[in-house]
Amino acid sequence: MDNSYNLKQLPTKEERHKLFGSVPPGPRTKPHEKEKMKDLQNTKQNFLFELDAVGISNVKHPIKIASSMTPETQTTIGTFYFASSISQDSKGTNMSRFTEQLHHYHSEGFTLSIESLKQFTRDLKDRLEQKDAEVKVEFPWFFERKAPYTDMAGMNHADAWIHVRYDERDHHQVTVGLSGKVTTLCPCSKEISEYSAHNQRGNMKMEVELAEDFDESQADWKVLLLEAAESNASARIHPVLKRPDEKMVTEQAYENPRFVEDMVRLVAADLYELNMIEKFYVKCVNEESIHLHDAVASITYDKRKK
Ligand SMILES: Nc1nc2c(ncn2[C@@H]2O[C@H](COP(=O)(O)OP(=O)(O)OP(=O)(O)O)[C@@H](O)[C@H]2O)c(=O)[nH]1
Repeated sequence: MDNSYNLKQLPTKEERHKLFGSVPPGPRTKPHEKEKMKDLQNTKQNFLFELDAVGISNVKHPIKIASSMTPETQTTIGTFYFASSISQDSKGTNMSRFTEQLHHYHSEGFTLSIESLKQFTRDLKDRLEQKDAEVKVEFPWFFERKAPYTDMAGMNHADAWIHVRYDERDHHQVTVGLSGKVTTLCPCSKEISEYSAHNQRGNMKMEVELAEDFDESQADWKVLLLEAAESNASARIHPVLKRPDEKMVTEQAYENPRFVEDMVRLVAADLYELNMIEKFYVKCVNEESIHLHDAVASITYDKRKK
């Protein structure tokens, strides 16, 4: 038996939904006015444990950022994490308030910065009626890069993040980070080979805790971290290279060979010299071109403890 419809005589959309299993609404017995709804998350009772953090993550939102490299203002995509601690006698947090506040800031024209996130966490703590609040936002940051000989420009990017924690003592802890790519050329390969040396794309990750008095109007932390990684690498990475440029970066890499260990130690030395950094973590992952595996090294250093 042929049950197929003639395509010119499709059933209506409502009939089609019924055909695929939609059923009429069932009886509604629970209130739909907010005041009459049970507020489970605000139940007060002994719930056994206080929680360090409860909130929402992976919230994507357009953001405006400022940069001391071109382009100086840019709209990019932020991926947010919001949270606060909650007490033992509180069942849950009010999760809608995180995105409610983000939308409010966005409609007021908010530019993402350490200062604006400090304000954001203070307001969030009050809005949540909790004793602390934290926000972490990760975003791609774009910067123009010129070729070393021809000066031809193109756009590079690195992943940046800011994490601000506001505590009950009215204190902000600010951590910022950057992940970017560099060229590294193997010193061992250069040493033992009659000619050439293998090289790789190195992934640098730097996360630093900033001093409380750090003034972002005096220094762009993104540029400082990028410079720490790139100025210590065998060569920088470029979006556009003509032949004279390619010759320059190839020779520069050969003149500046780096092991993965060299990379983290050299970047650590630069971060050590920057006074506004109190603690740092540096990691390098080299995507080996002569292996399927990666080479990896890392260091954590807290200046306050040394
Ligand atoms: N606390 C908690 N809420 C959740 C969870 N899963 C989903 N929700 C959210 O609960 C939200 C309701 O948000 P609330 O902020 O508590 O809503 P409300 O009480 O009407 O909001 P206020 O007017 O701010 O008090 C929905 O948006 C859901 O996303 C969870 O595991 N825990």
